[in-house]
Amino acid sequence: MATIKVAVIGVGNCASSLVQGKYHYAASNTAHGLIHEEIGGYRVSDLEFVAAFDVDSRKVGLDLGQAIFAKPNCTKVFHADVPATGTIVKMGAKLDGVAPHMLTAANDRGFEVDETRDATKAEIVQTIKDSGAEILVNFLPVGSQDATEFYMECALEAGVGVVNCMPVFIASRPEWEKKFADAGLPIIGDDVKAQVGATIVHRVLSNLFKQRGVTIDHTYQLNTGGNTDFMNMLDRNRLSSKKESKTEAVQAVLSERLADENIHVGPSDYIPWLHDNKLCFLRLEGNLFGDVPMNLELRLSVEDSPNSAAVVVDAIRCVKVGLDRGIAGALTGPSAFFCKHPPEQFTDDVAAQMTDDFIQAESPLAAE
Ligand SMILES: O=P(O)(O)OC[C@H]1O[C@@H](O)[C@H](O)[C@@H](O)[C@@H]1O
Repeated sequence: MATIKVAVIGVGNCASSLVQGKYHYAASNTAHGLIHEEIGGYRVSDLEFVAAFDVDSRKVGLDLGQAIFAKPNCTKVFHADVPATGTIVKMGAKLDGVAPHMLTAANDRGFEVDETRDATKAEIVQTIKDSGAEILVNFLPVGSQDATEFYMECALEAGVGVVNCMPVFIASRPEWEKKFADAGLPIIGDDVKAQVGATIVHRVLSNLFKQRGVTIDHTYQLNTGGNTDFMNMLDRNRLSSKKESKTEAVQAVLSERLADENIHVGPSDYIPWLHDNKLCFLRLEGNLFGDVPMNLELRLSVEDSPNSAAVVVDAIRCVKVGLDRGIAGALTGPSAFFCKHPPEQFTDDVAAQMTDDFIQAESPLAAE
């Protein structure tokens, strides 16, 4: 049976939903909740998690099947029956992945980190190589610039493809993209655009206004949640690339770019009792026929991590197809469909079509 061997950096809520998803779809006969049931001959149940890194003492040393349910993870458990995977979570490299305020959080909310332990690049590269991983998935917290660059170097050295789920710019930064192209490795990034999340809803509505001739003159997207992602983002210094990624994703589909003072997109508050439930409040103001004003308000409520995993399971399988077909560098269509800050932006309809075209190009497995 063909499998896809995956290494994950960060065993938080997003990794939890991803791992649960493998077992959920292996046990179920439906494709409910999937964007694609099969990609290049691969199903979600074909994912195999062969390596995992974290820095939290409550996870390091545990089997991945247990670590995904350890604190401070708080996402909805939709598939509790995850067996031991045989993959033990290894100590990762801390660098700037741990914001100081995450160490002093009460009620099992933040991180518990053993300051005396850290992993070297050689150890991480060796673990990835020994595991047989083909693809590395980056789930580091927002603001982990140095840690992300460090793990990208590890990926290049170990010779694995990458899905960059978070907003440090790698696939969309030409000098980094070139490193992957030169190494013969595919990459999808940057920053996951959730299945039906704040960004895609904001973009689709903005595109609707454009198609229907309504000029937008003000818009905001306020996001609140109670997971570690939102707690981490209380440190506003960690947010610059996140804000750029989310704002540009919306600006890219407007008929006219808005001045900075007329667009506000970003994380707005941490509300502990929301746990992994993300609430997004959107407002678009514009002028329709006769320059008559109108506005639209929307409230979106989603469990953040399964919303991310739906996209990540597709991105992983597209990177695998890239590896199978010898395609190197950023995968343009899938990056635009799955991510907020791809190397090149397209409307979501176009990006969806490009992704389907990429998938439907002759599959090596189908040809076997
Ligand atoms: O809802 P949006 O704007 O698509 O963003 C969602 C994703 O944004 C990513 O940056 C977060 O790490 C994910 O947890 C989240 O699912």
